[in-house]
Amino acid sequence: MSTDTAAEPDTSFSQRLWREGEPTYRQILTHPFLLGLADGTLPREAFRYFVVQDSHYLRAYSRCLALVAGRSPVEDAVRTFALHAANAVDVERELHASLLGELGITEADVEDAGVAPTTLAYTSYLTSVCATGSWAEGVAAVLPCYWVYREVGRTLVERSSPDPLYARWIATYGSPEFDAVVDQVLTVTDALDVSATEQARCREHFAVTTRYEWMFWDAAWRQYAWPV
Ligand SMILES: Cc1ncc(C[n+]2csc(CCO)c2C)c(N)n1
Repeated sequence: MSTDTAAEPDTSFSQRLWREGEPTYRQILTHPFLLGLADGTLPREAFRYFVVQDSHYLRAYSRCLALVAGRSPVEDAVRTFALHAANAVDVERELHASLLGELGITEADVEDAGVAPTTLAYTSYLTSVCATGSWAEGVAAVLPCYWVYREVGRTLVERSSPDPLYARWIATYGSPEFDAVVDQVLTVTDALDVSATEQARCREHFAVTTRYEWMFWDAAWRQYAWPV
């Protein structure tokens, strides 16, 4: 991995990060979970697993955003990430109220299911980077969650889904409102002042969390549970 940034003066930092995740992103678009979501053939059990694990994910993710907010040296970024941390909590409540309700899943079911291996691995990685890495490393680690969902949303919204529940999920991430949210984070990312060494770490975190995004869908597709 090159840490030489001077050779590419016209490439924004976010574009350089995206390059690290792009090979994984291409595989995300063709993952059977997302193909099934778009054509309506995704088994309900896989979607149910996803929504339950996403509830656990969002709890940890909102705390990561609050950490990134609190550690930001830039006031605008404090505001952006603190708002998004609150929104992530609201998204979870909204999920509970609508999707979980329609799937017949209760709060007790979410607790009983517990945190699955991939959810724990992804959220633990995010939490450790946001708590113990530099501020820029935290931003790079949380970014794929936003960016991958925007790109997936944009791609799927053109096809939508014959299943109204899946269509609703797609519409959330394919909306202009969500587009604006992601733009705010990309603006923060492109304003980061990072050394070459720190850039290399950021690129690594971005690559890892993009891979975890793929794994999160894959775990739901395979209903992956603790082996022992
Ligand atoms: C595994 C997983 N990854 C990303 C998202 C999307 N997402 C969750 S919180 C947030 C930002 C603030 O609301 C975004 C974009 C998800 N739901 N689940």
